[in-house]
Amino acid sequence: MIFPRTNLFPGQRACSDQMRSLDVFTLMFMTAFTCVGMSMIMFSVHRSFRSEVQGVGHWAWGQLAMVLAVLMLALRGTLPDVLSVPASNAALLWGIGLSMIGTQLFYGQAASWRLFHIVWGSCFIGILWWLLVTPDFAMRVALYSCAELVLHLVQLRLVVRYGERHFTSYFFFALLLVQAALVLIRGVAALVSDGASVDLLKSSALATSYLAISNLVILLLSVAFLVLASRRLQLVLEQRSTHDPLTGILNRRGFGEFFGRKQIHARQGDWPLAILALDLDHFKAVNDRYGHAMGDRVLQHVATLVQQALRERDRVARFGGEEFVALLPGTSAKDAIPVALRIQAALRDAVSELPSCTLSIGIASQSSELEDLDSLLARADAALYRAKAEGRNRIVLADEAVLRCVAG
Ligand SMILES: Nc1nc2c(ncn2[C@@H]2O[C@H](COP(=O)(O)OP(=O)(O)OP(=O)(O)O)[C@@H](O)[C@H]2O)c(=O)[nH]1
Repeated sequence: MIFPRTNLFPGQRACSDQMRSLDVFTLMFMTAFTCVGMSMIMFSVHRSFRSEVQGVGHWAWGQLAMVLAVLMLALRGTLPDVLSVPASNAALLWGIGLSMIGTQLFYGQAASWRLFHIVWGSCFIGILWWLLVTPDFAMRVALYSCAELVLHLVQLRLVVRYGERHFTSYFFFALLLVQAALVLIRGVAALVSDGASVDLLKSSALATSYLAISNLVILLLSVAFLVLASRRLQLVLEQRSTHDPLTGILNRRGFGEFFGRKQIHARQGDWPLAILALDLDHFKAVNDRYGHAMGDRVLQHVATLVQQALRERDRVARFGGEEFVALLPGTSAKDAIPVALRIQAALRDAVSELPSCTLSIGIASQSSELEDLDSLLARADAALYRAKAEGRNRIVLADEAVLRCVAG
């Protein structure tokens, strides 16, 4: 679909390169329509995953504001300049500013509404000044470019600082960089020339290239927003499927995946793998006496303490209820004993207002590098069962060795 430029922009005349100009303006309208569609998808993502992926709603509003800016630009010549020029510039800055706020929220940062209002407000006043009081097109372009550049730079900084090392972030960064470079070139060109070369409604190589590239970038940006949001969702869902929501540590599934990775290392020499099966003693009494909410806090507290007592390469998981399992790569059953003692000591010595608890621990380590998780767990569980039967608050090795807890 081609939009005849003379109808939409009455101020412009057909010229020898009209086909080239028509393509650019067609691209503008196609970009606008596509952005409306993309923002609808973003609104639906925002509604469904508001707490998981923040900022998508602002990105969607930003895209709509940019569409509004394109419409305002299209009405130049129909509406008086005093209306269409400030309105289209303000709408564009609102769009980019809302995108900036969206990006800040997406990366878990506070929204800079103050900066947003200062940038668009001061730019709006400047544009009115150089439109009505001292008409100067070049100054208007330079001022607008400067304002837009600030908003892009804020986003670029955020991506560098908080962006995941992943294709989606590189893609987003590249688009922001192109946008920043474009406005910088246009702003500088406006100052060094008389401004005519950067007038988007006049046919010039610079203006045509600027319009074509910036529309393409805006279109790709809406794709980038959705790609970023879906990548975040993927990570959130992965995290949910492998982690325990109460304590934040691995769940049984996540532990199984971790074990699988470590078993490969074990076969390559980091052998054996040791497992600690840990179970809180008389936890039912804690729930009964202090309530379920307090019981939950105790479980969170224990999970943190156990993780802290382990080495960096070890992991603890919650298998359900008050039962935890820790995996210690490259550790024999004998070497796992001091770790189990350290965990019990950490729990005993912790300064906390929570009710005190003790842990029974069963230890098993691989009898061969081929021994799988189920077999190892079964032996650790059997040892744990014996620790409970022996009177609790004990450490029992799967090979029958029983140690009295230092806590006594
Ligand atoms: N607060 C809280 N309690 C839980 C959760 N999951 C399981 N429980 C409680 O954990 C308690 C487990 O009780 P039991 O299996 O009898 O174990 P215990 O009281 O620790 O006794 P021993 O293990 O034999 O020392 C039950 O009261 C469950 O309701 C949870 O997510 N939060």
